[in-house]
Amino acid sequence: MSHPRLHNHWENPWHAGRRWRRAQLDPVLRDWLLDTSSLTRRLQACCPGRFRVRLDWQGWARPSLDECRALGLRRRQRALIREVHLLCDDRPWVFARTVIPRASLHGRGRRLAHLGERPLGAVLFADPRMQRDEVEIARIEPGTALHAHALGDAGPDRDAIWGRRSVFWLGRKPLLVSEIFLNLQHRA
Ligand SMILES: C=C(O[C@@H]1C=C(C(=O)O)C=C[C@H]1O)C(=O)O
Repeated sequence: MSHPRLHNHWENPWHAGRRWRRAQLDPVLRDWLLDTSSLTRRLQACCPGRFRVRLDWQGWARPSLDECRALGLRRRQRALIREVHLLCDDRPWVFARTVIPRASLHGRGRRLAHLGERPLGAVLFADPRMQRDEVEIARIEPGTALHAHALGDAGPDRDAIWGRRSVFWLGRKPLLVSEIFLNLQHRA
């Protein structure tokens, strides 16, 4: 089955984190969205011993138009895409989609293509060269491709869900990491 590409035409819901006035974000939600430490480590602390990464899909595909823009890729340039759910007690808390340009997989970046169900964060936050651009935030409305894609087999949902994304740099090699929070307490 070919990868269910995100529709390029859906409106880009991502906006710089600083644009979200404090009044617009539930304090619990804001804390999770704007926390720049490792999400893996934070979830592992929330459910010690019962956290795992479920690899849903990985392969070469064309990113969405706004993902290309975020990474400075040409419109039709393919990239390695990794989609996972982060589970606590086998319950999906986060849907994460990472877009890795081919050039970022050269040299030490080669290991990013072979993570399997090891958390990406363990590699990124262990690398002393790692830098992270400003977080963008999105309120993802039901009925959009990203909303359905993130919820996957969790089934349709009427509530908006929230996500964040940022470009990580390992040296001069970027990758775009988007994280959509699925757990009830993350909904505003
Ligand atoms: C970037 C991190 O890695 C996490 C793990 C991911 C994976 O294994 O694909 C993707 C995004 C993050 O939720 C992190 O821990 O902060």
